[in-house]
Amino acid sequence: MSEARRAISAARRLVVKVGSSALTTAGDGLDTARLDALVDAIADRVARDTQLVLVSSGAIGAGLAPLALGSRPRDLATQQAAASVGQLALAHAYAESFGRYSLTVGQVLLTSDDVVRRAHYRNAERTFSRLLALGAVPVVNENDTVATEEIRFGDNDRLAALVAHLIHADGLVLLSDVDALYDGDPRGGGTRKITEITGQSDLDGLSVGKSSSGLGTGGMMSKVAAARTAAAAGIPALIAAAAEAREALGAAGTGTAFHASDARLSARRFWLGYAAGTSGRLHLDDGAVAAVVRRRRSLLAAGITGVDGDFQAGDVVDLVDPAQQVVARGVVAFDVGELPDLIGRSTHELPAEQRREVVHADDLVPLRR
Ligand SMILES: Nc1ncnc2c1ncn2[C@@H]1O[C@H](COP(=O)(O)OP(=O)(O)O)[C@@H](O)[C@H]1O
Ligand SMILES: N[C@@H](CCC(=O)OP(=O)(O)O)C(=O)O
Repeated sequence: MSEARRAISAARRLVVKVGSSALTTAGDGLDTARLDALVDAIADRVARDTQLVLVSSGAIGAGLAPLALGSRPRDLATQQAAASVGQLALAHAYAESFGRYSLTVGQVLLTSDDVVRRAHYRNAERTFSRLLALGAVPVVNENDTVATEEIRFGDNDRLAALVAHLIHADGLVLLSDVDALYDGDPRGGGTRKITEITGQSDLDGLSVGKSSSGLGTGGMMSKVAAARTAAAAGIPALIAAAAEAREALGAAGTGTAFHASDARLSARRFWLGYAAGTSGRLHLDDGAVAAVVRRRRSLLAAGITGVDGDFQAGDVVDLVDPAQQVVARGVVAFDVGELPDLIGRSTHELPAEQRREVVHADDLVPLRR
């Protein structure tokens, strides 16, 4: 058994995320039999002395049937109405289900600011610590009814990874309708199951796609991103089927395990690379990509081929390679309006007051390692 699986099966603090597709069906709404089976596995794990936070999607899915909505609505206002109705049903179902084990649940609805803004972090951390110390099971979802298109997470995989970092979890388990990561969308058939991801090279060449259920949002893509986010924070992750929750939360012998990175990022660098919102993009040539990603150098104006977005000095931006892949994130030292005159030029050609790195190495986190 791999180190990652051992760590998850022995974790004292665990975040478990369950997706909409594992709890709801479009026509019938919330499937309480499946919810109960999940709670059975979680209660078992809690009884084995694990402090566990459950991040549960499904509010929108659970709100469809009571509002006589046939399928997941596309517009935000109807999604919010469905979430408002569905979240109540979801919380009620969890309270009842955990009640069978005399476990108390606490509902925590978060906006992205609560986990993305560093100043708000402490607040959320305190709430979780207190709930866990009191023996309750926090049940988390995004506060969908107030989240606008601009600020919403949209997918709970990322939220779960950030919560795992926030509560200093020892493991993250992402439960879905699919039993593992495959080298292509398994609906197509002929795909191979991947059981261990030890680093970026194991992900190269895989075709990881969007959701298929019509209820989930992020698909496998957002699960892989979340597992990598956790790994960067030193937290191993497991992607498995909700139907196999007992095995995933027991010996962790199922699904796809993502190994934690050896070089655990500091809280500031983790925030910079994985939590902060970005305001624009800097396009890099191949030489600049090699310098910042492999050699960990600062980004100079000479290696930038273009900029977009609306940012000011001090904002966080994405650094993208010629294939449009985000390869790093960093704090930019210039306003967007200043850069067009500087890019592509060597530092010594620049006016004295602008002779500095565009993104300093200390403020830059490579994302593909
Ligand atoms: N490479 C892949 N491996 C596994 N699943 C994939 C892959 N590419 C796309 N998918 C799809 O992603 C879906 C899971 O995502 P999603 O429906 O958003 O789940 P959830 O609601 O649990 O978040 C799977 O049902 C599967 O069809
Ligand atoms: N907050 C939304 C969930 C959004 C979401 O991430 O869904 P999923 O891809 O099923 O995990 C809800 O409760 O419906």
